[in-house]
Amino acid sequence: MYPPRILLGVNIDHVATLRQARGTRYPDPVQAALLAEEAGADGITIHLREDRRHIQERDVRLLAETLNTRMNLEMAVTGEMLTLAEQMRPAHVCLVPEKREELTTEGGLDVAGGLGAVSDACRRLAAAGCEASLFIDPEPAQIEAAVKAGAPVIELHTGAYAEATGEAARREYARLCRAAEQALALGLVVNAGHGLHYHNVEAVAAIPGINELNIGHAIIARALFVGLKEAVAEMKRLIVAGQEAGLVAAIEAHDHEHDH
Ligand SMILES: CC(=O)[C@@H](O)[C@H](O)COP(=O)(O)O
Ligand SMILES: NCC(=O)COP(=O)(O)O
Repeated sequence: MYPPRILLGVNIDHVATLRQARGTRYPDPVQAALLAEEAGADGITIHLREDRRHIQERDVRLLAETLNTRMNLEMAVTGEMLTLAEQMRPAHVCLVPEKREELTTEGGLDVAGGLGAVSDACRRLAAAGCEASLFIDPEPAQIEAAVKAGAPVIELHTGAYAEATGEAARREYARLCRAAEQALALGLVVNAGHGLHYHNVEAVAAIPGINELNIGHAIIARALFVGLKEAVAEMKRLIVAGQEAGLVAAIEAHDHEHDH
């Protein structure tokens, strides 16, 4: 029985970064989202930051009314954002840490250190009909805390893996594999994202049990040269190839185990 195809969530934040650079109406993230869906995106991810550096509330409202797939709204664990999610009711909400001075998301959400607030947020999101996901580092304690918080989904922060090279990359990859295995055993749905690109995504797609990959910056950057639809299609092809390689490796390991 083949596992379900890994889903691709396309993060369009940086289409909005280009728009905000001049305060124009173009490029419109809504247009980008619809093109990404035409190219096969299974969902659209947007990060409404407190400082509104890229995605605006207008984008969230219009996307909520126009997407054909589904919205994954990333946001900080604040009253402002939870109230907005309760009003907009996106299918998925991913709770992420946020610091104004950060260039991009740095670490994962400290669920273990903020269990009360995160649990309350998960309760509010569930009551609003939003599936809550927690963006966490691949750490056993954070995974256990995610279960305690009542989140059905986690998104493993792949940033450390994406930034590492050589032996350090191999260590970070092993952390991701162990974290996915632990989370799946605890009944969590396991997504992954941050810093994934055309040269590091296949290995992550090969990790058994990954449900969805959320990828943005690399796709939008590639789109500058090949167009957004082709950039999305290329990423989907790599994810399929990676998942298939992972399946072959698992079958070979199973056969080897039973031959000896
Ligand atoms: C949580 C995460 O890793 C990204 O989805 C997030 O959107 C990064 O923030 P920027 O898009 O502002 O870089
Ligand atoms: N949660 C990860 C995401 O949505 C996209 O992150 P990136 O690919 O822009 O680094």
